[in-house]
Amino acid sequence: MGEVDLAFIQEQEHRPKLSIIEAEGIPLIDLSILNETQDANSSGIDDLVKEIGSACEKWGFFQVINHGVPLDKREKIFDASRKFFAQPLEEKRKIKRDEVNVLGYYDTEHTKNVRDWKEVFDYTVENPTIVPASHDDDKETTEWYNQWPKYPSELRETMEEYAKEMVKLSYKLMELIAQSLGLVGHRFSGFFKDHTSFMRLNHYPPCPAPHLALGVGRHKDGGALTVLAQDDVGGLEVKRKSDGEWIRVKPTPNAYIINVGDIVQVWSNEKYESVEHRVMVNSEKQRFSIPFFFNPAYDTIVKPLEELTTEKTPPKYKPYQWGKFLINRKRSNFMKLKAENIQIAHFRV
Ligand SMILES: O=C(O)CCC(=O)C(=O)O
Ligand SMILES: [Fe+2]
Repeated sequence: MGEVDLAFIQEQEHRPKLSIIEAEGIPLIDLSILNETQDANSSGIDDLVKEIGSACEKWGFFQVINHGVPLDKREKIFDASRKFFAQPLEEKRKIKRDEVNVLGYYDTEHTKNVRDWKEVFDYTVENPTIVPASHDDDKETTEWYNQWPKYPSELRETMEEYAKEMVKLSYKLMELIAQSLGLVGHRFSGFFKDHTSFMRLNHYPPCPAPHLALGVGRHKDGGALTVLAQDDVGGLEVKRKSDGEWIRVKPTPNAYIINVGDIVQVWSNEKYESVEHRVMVNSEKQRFSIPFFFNPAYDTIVKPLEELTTEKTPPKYKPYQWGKFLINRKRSNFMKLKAENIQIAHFRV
């Protein structure tokens, strides 16, 4: 990624401003109460649930601290990621993702038809992960397998261990989100048996034209929940709901950035929205981030929950099958770039 190819250049209106707004407004939520004994603090839990609900409503984004993920596991995966991406391109391309095997290394991802200034490594938590074989067949399934790099040798175990922590934290967060919607805590858990969640290692190399290109172009996450670890460089920007301004998420040591994805938007019948975000790059510093995308099982039919719809507030979405949505998103990178990605807006009533 030496000089800036035209493929990376954003349209004028989507270019980042170099004057950054770092808002205090994105809530920082302390989860330590979850690690304490249950009965002693039910009022504390109620407050936490309220905090989460209001963050989801106002921002669609929040950060969590005292989340219970061991710091050494986080440090280990960032180390392994640095080592992996520091290798020559030929080495990384040995586990290149392609149309058949959608997991592995990739350095030509496009968001809305503009190339992203980044390289990634994807792996799923369930190995293999079961997904539909095609868009139009309801029965046939296929399996996605992880491709593991040889170097660094500890990478596979480190990543598998870390993924388990992400799953654990995501279940806790989905429970709080369910409660904040007035539902029973385990309301969502059934959807995540045989989940299709995946992890991504992101590397954003220094970019000579940070005012023209983006690390990831503006987008919304298609899954249920995203749990992101970023390093101390910063670059993630969130579109503020109140005025549409792009707001930088300030790196907080050891925190996780949480955002609700499109599926929560549909389940909640738009009480919570999946908010647009993007990543700015930097001319001096490289940046690493590690998102975890918590996704339900492939055969989940996503639709507004009955408890949250009434005659007066009918469902705003038609049901769709998550697995078909997922394979469409994953494959669109290999098809003609002009085709629009599948969006939940296509299912809007
Ligand atoms: O690197 C980041 O901070 C965010 C990346 C992101 O939004 C994504 O991969 O969906
Ligand atoms: Fe994202």
